[in-house]
Amino acid sequence: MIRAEGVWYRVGHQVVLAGVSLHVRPGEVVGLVGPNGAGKSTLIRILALLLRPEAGCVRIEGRDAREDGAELRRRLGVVLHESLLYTTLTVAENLEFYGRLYGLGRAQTLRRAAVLLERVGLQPHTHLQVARLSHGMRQRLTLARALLHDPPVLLLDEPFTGLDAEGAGVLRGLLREHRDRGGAALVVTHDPSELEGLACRWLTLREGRLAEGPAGWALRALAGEGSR
Ligand SMILES: Nc1ncnc2c1ncn2[C@@H]1O[C@H](COP(=O)(O)OP(=O)(O)OP(=O)(O)O)[C@@H](O)[C@H]1O
Repeated sequence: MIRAEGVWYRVGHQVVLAGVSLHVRPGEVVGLVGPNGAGKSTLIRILALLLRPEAGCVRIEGRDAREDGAELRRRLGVVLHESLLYTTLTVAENLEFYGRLYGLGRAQTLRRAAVLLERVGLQPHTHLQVARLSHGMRQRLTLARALLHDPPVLLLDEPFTGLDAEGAGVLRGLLREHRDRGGAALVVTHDPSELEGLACRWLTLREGRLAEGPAGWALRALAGEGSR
């Protein structure tokens, strides 16, 4: 569903990604771990078609991102470290803006926004300016923004950041439903327990290369034992 083949990325002389290949299939939630500065966010940005790799390619649903980038972006739901929300607009206005960006009709946007705001617990704050939301509430809105157009592929960079236990439960529920509907998700985390029972595989990024294994292995790899 989303595939990277031989992706290289350098910042100056520093090699961040050294020929990274991965494939996340329909119905899979895959966890991605690695030490700070390993290149996880860079990889997510490349898969989200926000950064162009130096070499290698990204395919989404079999289509080459170099040819169909603009259209394929609409097939992706992306959570980055930045919320990508407009702080001077209200919660509803932000979702209306993104609905237009994703090519949804107004009625469809309003219907979907109502469902998602209820789900993430922001329904009482629909008409509040984003500047007045707490960090965790912004993260909840960021999730609603990423899921608004019901994308088949989710790329989530530390999506649990700022969420309380209830919010984390909501996110896990949304991910489970996405997976059960045949969607694909790649999720960066520093705490594999956040994806317990959800992630079917784990990828560890270290020194520009990916390795793959089950959850316990990912934890040990993260701690630096037997990662190579
Ligand atoms: N625009 C940039 N300018 C300079 N260096 C960059 C830039 N983007 C990424 N890097 C470097 O690339 C490396 C990978 O960064 P990245 O943010 O992808 O790591 P990460 O694994 O997501 O880290 P963390 O766990 O801390 O979020 C780092 O050494 C970082 O300094």
